[in-house]
Amino acid sequence: MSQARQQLAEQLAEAVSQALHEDLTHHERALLVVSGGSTPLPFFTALAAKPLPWARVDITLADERWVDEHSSDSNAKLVREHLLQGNAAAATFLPLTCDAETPEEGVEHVAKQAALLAWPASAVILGMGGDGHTASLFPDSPELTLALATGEPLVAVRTPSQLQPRITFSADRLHQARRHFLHITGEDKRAVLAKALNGDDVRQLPIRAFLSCPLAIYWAP
Ligand SMILES: O=C1O[C@H](COP(=O)(O)O)[C@@H](O)[C@H](O)[C@H]1O
Repeated sequence: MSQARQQLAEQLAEAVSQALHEDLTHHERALLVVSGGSTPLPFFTALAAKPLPWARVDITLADERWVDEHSSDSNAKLVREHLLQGNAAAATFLPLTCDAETPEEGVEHVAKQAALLAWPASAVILGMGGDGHTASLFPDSPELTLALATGEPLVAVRTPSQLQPRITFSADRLHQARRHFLHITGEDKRAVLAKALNGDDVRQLPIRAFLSCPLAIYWAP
């Protein structure tokens, strides 16, 4: 891990911690929506060490692969192993999978569980893939139009470029958050972001759906 990436993760953890503190002075509970993938790991570790009243914090994911929670592809596993540690172990975590065989069968159940969370979220931490996807809003997904337009909270997604079926919060539900952060690293992602900033077609680069949230961009080489 480079020093720049570590520093970035710590700065993001400080900003998110401040946001949660602020909201917890006005509300009984606060909700944090995080992304999976490899980028957030140092951020999770830094955030877990923050002295927040974690018992009043709910955490969920922006999206998930429809896999067993013990799978190395599970975003929930990442959250449990890297964020729900130390002080943050007192937070309440809602995974986005259930016992149903498929996301299409499980989405309604997960939506009912998600409805119990303290919406609107205090913050959404988005990631971004090299194809410009964010959450599980993929450019090649047949469900992209629905996920960008629906007022429903969650959408089951099957994407040719991805091995597993997925579930994702819709753009609408993610937009409703009080604050939006994008956490990305590397020159390749900077180039994708630059391309996204230089055009309008959300279907080509779905991260474009969040560029005017406003979006706080946390990038390091
Ligand atoms: O598939 C996913 O990828 C993106 C980015 O992941 P990274 O490994 O490049 O950090 C992530 O934001 C998303 O939540 C995840 O499901």
